[in-house]
Amino acid sequence: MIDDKVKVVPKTKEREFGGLIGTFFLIFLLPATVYLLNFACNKKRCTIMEIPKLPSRLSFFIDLQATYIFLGWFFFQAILAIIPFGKLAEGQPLRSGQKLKYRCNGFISLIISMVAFGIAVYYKLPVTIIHTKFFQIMTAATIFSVSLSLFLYIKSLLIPQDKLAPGGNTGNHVYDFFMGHELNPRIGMFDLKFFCELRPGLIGWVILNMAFVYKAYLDNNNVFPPALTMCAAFQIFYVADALFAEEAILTTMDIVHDGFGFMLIFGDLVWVPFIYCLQTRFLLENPQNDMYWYCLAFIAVINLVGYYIFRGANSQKDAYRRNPHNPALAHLETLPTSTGRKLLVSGWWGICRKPNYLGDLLMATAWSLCCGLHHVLPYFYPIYFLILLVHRCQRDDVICRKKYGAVWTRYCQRVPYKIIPYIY
Ligand SMILES: NC(=O)C1=CN([C@@H]2O[C@H](COP(=O)(O)OP(=O)(O)OC[C@H]3O[C@@H](n4cnc5c(N)ncnc54)[C@H](OP(=O)(O)O)[C@@H]3O)[C@@H](O)[C@H]2O)C=CC1
Ligand SMILES: CC(C)=CCC[C@@H](C)[C@H]1CC=C2C3=C(CC[C@@]21C)[C@@]1(C)CC[C@H](O)C(C)(C)[C@@H]1CC3
Repeated sequence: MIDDKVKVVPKTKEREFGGLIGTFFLIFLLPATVYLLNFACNKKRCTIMEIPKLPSRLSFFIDLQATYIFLGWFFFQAILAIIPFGKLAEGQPLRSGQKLKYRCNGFISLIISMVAFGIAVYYKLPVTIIHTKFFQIMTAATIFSVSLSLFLYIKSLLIPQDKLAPGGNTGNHVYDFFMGHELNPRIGMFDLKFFCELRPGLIGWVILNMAFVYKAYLDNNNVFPPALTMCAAFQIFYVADALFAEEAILTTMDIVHDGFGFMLIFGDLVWVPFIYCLQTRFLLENPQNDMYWYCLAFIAVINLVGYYIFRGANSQKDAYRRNPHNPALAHLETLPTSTGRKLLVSGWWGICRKPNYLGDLLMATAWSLCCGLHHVLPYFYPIYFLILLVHRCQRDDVICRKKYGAVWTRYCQRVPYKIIPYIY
């Protein structure tokens, strides 16, 4: 039996992302960045040296058809997510000791979505509308994510204390709205955070890429442009891998620790699909058809090495957390902690403290290299990603130090480098 006082999530004094002022500005800065970057990168030019000209008419952004496309897409994914096929996995224990159940059918949803796109192309449906109405669909997604964030924040003020997220319970409305006040908002079994993290945005990114490749194929006299096709294929593979290993997300910081607020809602539904496709959209608008085959082969090697590290590290930790007695992992050295959990100190997790971030960063770099070396904007993703992951590494360090105390310090002494061995 767990004492009721233990269950209540205490009010925290800790502030991340620059506290109240930082989160207040981020609420405006994140959407502004999505719009500015996408307007800065179009057919005529792709530069950060000029301030992009935004259309002054509001009617340019608000489009009924684009709104229907976004809403149709969101609810199509929601229906796929609730169909009872796929494994029912258990999450990490909550403060109450309870373990939530999650339906893992993301990979099948991806295949159905990709096949549906293929059928639409086969029947000559106007799929390139996704490209034509890119900004309008992005606006519909932005309005939807702001509305969902507001709705969930108001709802979170009415729920029992034990359902709150530890990091988003300061009592300050702006900060808690950004960080997420409720840990796992659900409608019955339907978990909104788990759904949004992997489905509409991530699979949406795949469909945007497929639409760009198809548009380029049509523009290029029915030939697939190599750099764009390769970049899109790498990104689609990245998403397919995430959905194939869907259960592994249940042990990540977002699901276990972070509330579902504006940061994750906007991040999942707008930032991921509309920023992560910047490289492929750049390649559609500015084809790099003069790239030598050996450059593309070199880029493919970087992507493969990155994937090998990323998947190897994530799977090793996930397998160990699922079953510490797994005979396949018996050769790995570990450090016991007072919580009963052990920390891996050899294998991937002995090379540096975040080998998974290193692999992810290599893949991000490979995608940008597909865009050539003449433009800076397609490199936004790896630069932002480096900042995000360094910050995430610091956040996780604070969380683990609290959880594991002196043992975490010993781990840091034993594995001194954070992300890049011998450098950082
Ligand atoms: N594409 C994108 O935009 C993004 C991708 N990512 C990717 O998501 C993946 C997950 O990232 P994230 O959740 O941030 O971090 P991690 O997968 O590294 O998870 C952190 C947790 O892992 C456990 N852990 C840390 N070190 C060890 C160790 N030595 N042995 C055993 N367990 C350890 C700790 O939890 P505990 O001990 O409680 O198990 C820690 O809190 C990464 O591959 C990252 O690159 C992340 C953010 C954005
Ligand atoms: C400041 C800002 C824009 C915050 C939002 C951050 C989010 C975009 C990211 C936080 C963690 C994420 C993860 C993935 C996508 C980006 C976000 C939502 C992820 C689903 C990508 C695919 C990976 O394989 C993954 C499943 C490991 C990963 C999980 C974390």
